[in-house]
Amino acid sequence: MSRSIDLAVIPGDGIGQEVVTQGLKVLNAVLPQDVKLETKEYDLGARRWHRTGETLPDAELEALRGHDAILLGAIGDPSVPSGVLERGLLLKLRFAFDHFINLRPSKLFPNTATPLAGRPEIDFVVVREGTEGPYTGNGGSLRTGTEHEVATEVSVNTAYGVERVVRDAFARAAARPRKKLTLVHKNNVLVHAGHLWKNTFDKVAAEFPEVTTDYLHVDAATIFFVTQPERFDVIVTDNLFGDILTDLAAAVTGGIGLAASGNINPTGAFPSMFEPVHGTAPDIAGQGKADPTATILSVALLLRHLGYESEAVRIEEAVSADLAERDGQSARTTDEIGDALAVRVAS
Ligand SMILES: NC(=O)C1=CN([C@@H]2O[C@H](COP(=O)(O)OP(=O)(O)OC[C@H]3O[C@@H](n4cnc5c(N)ncnc54)[C@H](O)[C@@H]3O)[C@@H](O)[C@H]2O)C=CC1
Ligand SMILES: CC(C)CC(=O)C(=O)O
Ligand SMILES: [Mg+2]
Repeated sequence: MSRSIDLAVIPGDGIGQEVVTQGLKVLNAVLPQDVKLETKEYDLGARRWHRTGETLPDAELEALRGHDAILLGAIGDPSVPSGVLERGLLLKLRFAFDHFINLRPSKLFPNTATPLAGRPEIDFVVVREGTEGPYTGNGGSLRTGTEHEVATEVSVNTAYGVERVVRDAFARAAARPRKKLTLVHKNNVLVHAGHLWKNTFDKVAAEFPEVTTDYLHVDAATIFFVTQPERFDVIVTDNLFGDILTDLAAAVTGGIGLAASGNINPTGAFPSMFEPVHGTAPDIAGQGKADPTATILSVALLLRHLGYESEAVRIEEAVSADLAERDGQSARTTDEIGDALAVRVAS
């Protein structure tokens, strides 16, 4: 039986284009010959906005809906007012395709620049809620631009939204060897949202007696990410806390250039979208300095999501082997890292 993958590609801005090129290179190299890969690139991001004023027109949203999955580089550029593309394109996609699971694995790879080198193996997954919290745009400002301006950004947490992400996180924890799930929130201060999360967590916990549970306030969690990261197995948290914690997780496990993510709709009703955790890195864009590994590992998550488990593992093993041999003294270019990983997964 012939197999196929119909992939939408949104390179986006800054280093997005550079890292996506390498992701596709590795994807082409790892796929068996009987898998037909079709890609369609979407011109969305800063250039499009400057040209037409559009962020994500309805026709393109509809076209994206028809693909098996989406590979995205990163969105956002200093030449565009902050928030226009992040909200009007990236978050619009996550919300429209109901990407309620934002999956962000963190693993300590060998030979990486980390304050935690030499520590026991670190291997945890953050399950970040992807469609609610303070990212929904529920806010506004009064007396804008005056010294009496008042701005709000309300965090939206629904019982439905919290329960489905918590349930997914319990299922992921139950499927892992350590079977441990930590809820991270701030329910000592954010009592309304925090109690909804904690009560939901406790209710769903009763259905998963094999999973050990734990609760941490987000400020304390940041301490343990640095001092005791091995205590974590699966973490479930809201959209904002998950965003912040996963940059920290990346920094302590080898750098932001290695951190992969998947915006997943587990029901399959919409295409899931895979992207590095990092942004468009305007400070290094166009210089061949971006590490494409995060995007390449995101391709592994994409393949696993589509049922290509052995190909996903091949990419992850290639990254591990590549990092083990990387020479910290002579930094390789974006292209060189992509080439090296393409060769490894093909052999
Ligand atoms: N998913 C997305 O599309 C995201 C977009 N952004 C957007 O990206 C733009 C820049 O955001 P920043 O806050 O500066 O975060 P950033 O993640 O783009 O950069 C933070 C730091 O990490 C470095 N870095 C990032 N990716 C790297 C890579 N692959 N290899 C080596 N170094 C890397 C950058 O050079 C910079 O020093 C903004 O417009 C922001 O809104 C930010 C985060 C996620
Ligand atoms: C740019 C934001 C909308 C997203 C972000 O920082 C993230 O998802 O990590
Ligand atoms: Mg972020």
